[in-house]
Amino acid sequence: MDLRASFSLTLSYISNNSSFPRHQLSLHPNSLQLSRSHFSHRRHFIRIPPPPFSRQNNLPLLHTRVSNQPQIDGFVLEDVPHLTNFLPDLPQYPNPLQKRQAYSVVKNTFVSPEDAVAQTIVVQKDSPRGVHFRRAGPREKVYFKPEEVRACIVTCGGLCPGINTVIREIVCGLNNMYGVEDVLGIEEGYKGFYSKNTMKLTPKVVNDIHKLGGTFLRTSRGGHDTNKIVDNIEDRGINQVYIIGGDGTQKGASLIYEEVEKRRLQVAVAGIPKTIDNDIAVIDKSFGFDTAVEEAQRAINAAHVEVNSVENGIGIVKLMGRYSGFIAMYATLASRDVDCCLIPESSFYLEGRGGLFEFIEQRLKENGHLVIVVAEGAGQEFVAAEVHAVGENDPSGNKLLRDVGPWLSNKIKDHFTKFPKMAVNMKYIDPTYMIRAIPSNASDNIYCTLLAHGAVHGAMAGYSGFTVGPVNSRHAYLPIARVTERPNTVEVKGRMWARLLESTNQPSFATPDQQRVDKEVIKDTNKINITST
Ligand SMILES: Nc1ncnc2c1ncn2[C@@H]1O[C@H](COP(=O)(O)OP(=O)(O)OP(=O)(O)O)[C@@H](O)[C@H]1O
Ligand SMILES: O=P(O)(O)OC[C@H]1O[C@](O)(CO)[C@@H](O)[C@@H]1O
Ligand SMILES: [Mg+2]
Repeated sequence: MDLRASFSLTLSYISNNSSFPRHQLSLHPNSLQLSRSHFSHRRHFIRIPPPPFSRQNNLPLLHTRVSNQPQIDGFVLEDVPHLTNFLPDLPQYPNPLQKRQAYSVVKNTFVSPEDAVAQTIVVQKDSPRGVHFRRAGPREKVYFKPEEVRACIVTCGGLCPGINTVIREIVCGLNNMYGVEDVLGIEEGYKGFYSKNTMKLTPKVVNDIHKLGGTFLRTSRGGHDTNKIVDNIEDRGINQVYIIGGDGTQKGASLIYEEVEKRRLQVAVAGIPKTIDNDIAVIDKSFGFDTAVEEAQRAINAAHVEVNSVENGIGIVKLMGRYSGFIAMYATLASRDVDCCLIPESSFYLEGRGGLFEFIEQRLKENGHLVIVVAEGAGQEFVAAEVHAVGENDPSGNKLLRDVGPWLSNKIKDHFTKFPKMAVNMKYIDPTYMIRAIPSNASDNIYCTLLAHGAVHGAMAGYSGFTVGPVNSRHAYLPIARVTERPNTVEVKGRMWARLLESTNQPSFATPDQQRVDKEVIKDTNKINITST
């Protein structure tokens, strides 16, 4: 029997049998975990009472083992809130999707309540089952009558390819799948809730917007006032809120959910993670990222063509990425024309042995040209020391970065003026806004559609205060805190960065001493991992 079958058997077994002391289930309110030892003394008859926080959750929250099965435990479900947590008498209705002609061909129209998505899929045979998230998708029962739904959509933070596709697919998904006709657009981000009129969104209005870059609803930074926003949600009779934005936006969504819960409103709050930087934790990648990497190729190609046509040509391409260098890393790996990639996660230095100047000199001697890709957040420690910022923070409180691109080109130019025989020909390209202001490509369009539909299914099913996103290629409902607690960054001790280093053959910018210390740290970490599992 495979794991999946054994898992289902285990669950039905649990739900049909005896009692389990509730105190042994005490953990994070939305995550339940039982260790192997909890079960070691009761092999056959274990009944676990439904978790206290949701009647919806007669679901596979728990793990144990069934006799004759290998011991499979350590299963954790990091669950998302449900409206019945604080509105226990909310009526439920059959999902109208089952009557839709398109879905009549589907073998399993509804996601089984037992389906969970594993956060870690590379395991050893003795690994605990680990953290799981609720699988996204339509549920058999919904908690809203379609004719009573009044939904709204808001977009916040910076632009990203695909926002319009997400907007379109929320409107069309609500309408086509559930028959919802009342959808409002909130204009210009969070502050639009209380400072602007709403816009009526119909499938006809949004029909062509996926072909456009930007956001049809406009966006802004700053202006999050939870009370004013929730007052407005109440006043307008909105009962589903779809919030598209990055880490800051999702933190704001979490506050809105908390306030909605405090006021006991039947309002589903669904977050759709967006960021060009791909710095949202847990999810596989953020929408628009592939489109951005593709567009970055054009800038890198241009730099390469330019520097290849002149003597001692140095091309510098600056790409976005405040705290994470994913765009720079993937654009570099995809291109193969890049000689050196600088990202915020990996510090570098200019002068001396193993430094950037020495590397440039070598490449110019060998090839006569080179291309450097630099993420906007790279080398900020140096730039900050020499360049004054205009303002310290943007309206959302994000630190404004100094411009590393011009700083780096000037430093390189200055350095090589000392070597008259090596007069360099600098070509600096800054395509930062160009790569995020374009419409999404085909695969991002499909990804955006899945995200939007996942959010719609989750809200209709009564989940709230959740974010949707792919985890190991399966879409899941994630607690908002899980995607905001820390940013996703490039693992500089990971294989992807090693692949990049191998492809560019750039310096590691680590002195031999540093390398030795790093290796010691890795050895120690391994020791800890081995002894703790
Ligand atoms: N900690 C927070 N609590 C509540 N609201 C927040 C918080 N951080 C940011 N926001 C609000 O979220 C919105 C967007 O935030 P921000 O400008 O940081 O962009 P983001 O969503 O992180 O997207 P990105 O940085 O990828 O462009 C703003 O309206 C801001 O006021
Ligand atoms: O200039 P804006 O619109 O505030 O956005 C710039 C920032 O937004 C991001 O694209 C994130 O959305 C960062 O990479 C960048 O620093
Ligand atoms: Mg952000």
